[in-house]
Amino acid sequence: MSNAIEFPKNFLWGASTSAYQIEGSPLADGAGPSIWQRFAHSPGNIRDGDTGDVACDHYRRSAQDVALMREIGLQAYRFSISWSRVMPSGRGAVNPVGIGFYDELVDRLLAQGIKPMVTLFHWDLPETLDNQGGWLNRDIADWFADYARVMFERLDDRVTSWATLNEPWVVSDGGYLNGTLAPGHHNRFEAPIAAHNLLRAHGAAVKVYREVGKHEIGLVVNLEPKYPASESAADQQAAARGHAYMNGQFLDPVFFGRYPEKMKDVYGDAWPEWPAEDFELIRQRLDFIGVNYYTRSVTRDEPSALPVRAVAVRQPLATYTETGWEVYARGLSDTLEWVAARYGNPPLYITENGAAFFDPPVAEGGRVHDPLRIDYYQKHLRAIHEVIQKGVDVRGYCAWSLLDNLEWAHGFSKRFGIVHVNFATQERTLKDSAYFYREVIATNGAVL
Ligand SMILES: OC[C@@H]1[C@@H](O)[C@H](O)[C@@H](O)c2[nH]c(CCc3ccccc3)c[n+]21
Repeated sequence: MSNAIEFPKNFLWGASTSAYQIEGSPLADGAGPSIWQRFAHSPGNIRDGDTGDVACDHYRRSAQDVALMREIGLQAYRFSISWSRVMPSGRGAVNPVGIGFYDELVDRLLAQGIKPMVTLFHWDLPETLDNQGGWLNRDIADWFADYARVMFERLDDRVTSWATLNEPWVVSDGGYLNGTLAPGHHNRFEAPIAAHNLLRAHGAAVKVYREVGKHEIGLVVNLEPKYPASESAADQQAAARGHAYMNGQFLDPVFFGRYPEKMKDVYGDAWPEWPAEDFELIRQRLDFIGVNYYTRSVTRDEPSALPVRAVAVRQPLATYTETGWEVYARGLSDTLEWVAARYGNPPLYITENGAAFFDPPVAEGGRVHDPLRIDYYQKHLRAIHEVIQKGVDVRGYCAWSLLDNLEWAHGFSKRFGIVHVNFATQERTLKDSAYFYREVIATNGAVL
């Protein structure tokens, strides 16, 4: 038997981006501000004072960028819709130019044989809704469902793969517990409420999709396996808390209609009682789970690291990315096997996977040599193939990211793209990793 790698026949090869990180023009043509517009323009929140005012200028260069996707041979493109571009006040009136941008983008993709994979919410909440409590207001489930309905009715004739939310954990942990991301709250009582309303909103949108939609809908979560740093009970418990907090907190309610028991241990007196009917809303049947994987955490007990009381331990012999994440492809296979075993082998897409390394400038002849990123992709794609061979139902893979873009609070300092962006000139240059990925797609993985 040849040991050449081959992915399943219809495996879907794509790349991902998100609206605020690439589009620019946040207030153009009637668009309303999102909380990231406000957060980025509040001094000190984003490195070097970078903002999404221009970013990759994708709002004006989408035709050029779709041509790039075609050049790389992408079969799918995962992108998010800016809620406040489409509904400037987050509710009610629809901005025809704003929704028209996404309508045209979908047509351009389909014209190139590229499957659109749409995320309705990738962190950029309309500012007006945040002013009404945002994810802390239970009414947001209805606001989000109304927005979702508008998008389904406009695009579901051409968009066949939808995700409600990108990474509710990051919104709760970064936006409400630690304050590192918009809306920048630092409140352990707010964080679980935001997480819960994100899940309720997810469920409300899926319910609408079951009324009006004809294709597939899922939820995108970031998953990070937690390995105890030692055999001690304290470290084992810390890893279990970290696992419940990041990985089980969202998938258990969606699949089982309940939170992991350990969530009470994590939040203590900040953990509310939840109305039972909320879980009936949250646990809507899904067609897939999107998994965003970057790294693992070797976890030890740290009583002062509230509320999870767990911290990652640096691995002395490992390679680390520019964002301080250990390169550990085994963690991806372990995570995928855990999801399959715990939740009944649901269809999965890897909706994000990638790394920021210090890329050299564009060399003579227009090449960007990024061997570490090629190595990262090779290792992680092999890890996916390994678990597919064991029966895990992975349907596709989207590299994060198509373009170097605004890496949230890191600004433009961290480059994840397989395509280099010169932010001064907006020139795009395929990195070596883009040429590598083109070969992976063309051979359905055989070059790995
Ligand atoms: O950091 C790289 C990407 C972001 O650019 C995407 O917008 C976001 O979906 C995303 N999620 C993760 C993993 C979760 C995480 C996010 C931020 C900070 C720490 C962990 C990595 N990424």
